[in-house]
Amino acid sequence: MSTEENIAKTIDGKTIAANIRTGIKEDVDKLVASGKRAPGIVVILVGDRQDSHTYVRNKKKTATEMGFVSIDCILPGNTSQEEVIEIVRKYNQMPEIDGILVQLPLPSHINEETVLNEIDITKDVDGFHPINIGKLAMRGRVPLFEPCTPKGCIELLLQSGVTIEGKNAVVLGRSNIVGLPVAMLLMNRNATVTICHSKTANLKEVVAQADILVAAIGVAKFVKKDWVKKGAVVIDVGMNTDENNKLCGDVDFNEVKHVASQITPVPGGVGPMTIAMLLKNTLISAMRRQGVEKL
Ligand SMILES: Nc1nc(=O)c2c([nH]1)NC[C@@H]1CN(c3ccc(C(=O)N[C@@H](CCC(=O)O)C(=O)O)cc3)C=[N+]21
Repeated sequence: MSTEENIAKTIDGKTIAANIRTGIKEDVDKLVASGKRAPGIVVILVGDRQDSHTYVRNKKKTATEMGFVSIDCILPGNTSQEEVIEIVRKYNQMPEIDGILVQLPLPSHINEETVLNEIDITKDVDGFHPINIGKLAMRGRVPLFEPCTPKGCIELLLQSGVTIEGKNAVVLGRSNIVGLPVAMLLMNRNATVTICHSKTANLKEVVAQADILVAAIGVAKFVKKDWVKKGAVVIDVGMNTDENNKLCGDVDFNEVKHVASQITPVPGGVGPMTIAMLLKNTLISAMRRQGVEKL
């Protein structure tokens, strides 16, 4: 009897993202060398959530390293919805801004939908505007931008040699920013997609069908070894803290690595890809808005 133990290949999002950033930097250098503007991005942050400030700081650092013009618009927590809308409109009008990102979540007195509706769809580098999401959800329509975290998940699959077409993909979670759009991207690439959520019956049995499993529910180490089909590819979008206050995903990595064929770690998996895809979207926007088709 064979006692050979399976250990999944770890999908190294950190390295894959670094390579993508190198390509983006080269493209920005070419753009600037051709006499065009460097890409410009503004991040609008309302309030003082510590995690949001950390993300925004990281985005600015990375964007600046890539040669982008990066503006942070940090507003106090008591900023009114009307003031935020005025600021979005101001950046809509600024020709040197190619991407507008409103950091989520917004404080509870501000209506997220109302604010996101204001972003110029040609600058919607997050891909969160209802027109862009709507196009993503329709056959034969092409959004101006695809949401960054879902796009990062697909990129990790592609770069890891995973065939998406014809596979059973199971998505845990139905959020507007991850679960829903990642399901649509997988379906557009001809996977058979099942979306699971808190009311799904026989969750374990559904998850066990997954050739590709994307976990985006926000519950630490929720997915256990006995849930996962042998040889499945597991993409963990979770950002939770464990009992030792350490960052961990929605998947119990140390268990599931014994059954999966490939698995993303947290940190070092999807997270770094999100920022790389944001910069990629902003570069695409800067090229379009300056009439550059190829570099
Ligand atoms: N409008 C908007 N767009 C967003 O894209 C957006 C947002 N709002 N709100 C918050 C979430 C969260 N998010 C992350 C980005 C990068 C990492 C990341 O790089 N994580 C690293 C390091 C994490 C660490 O060490 O703290 C990793 O996973 O390895 C994580 C989370 C973007 N978000």
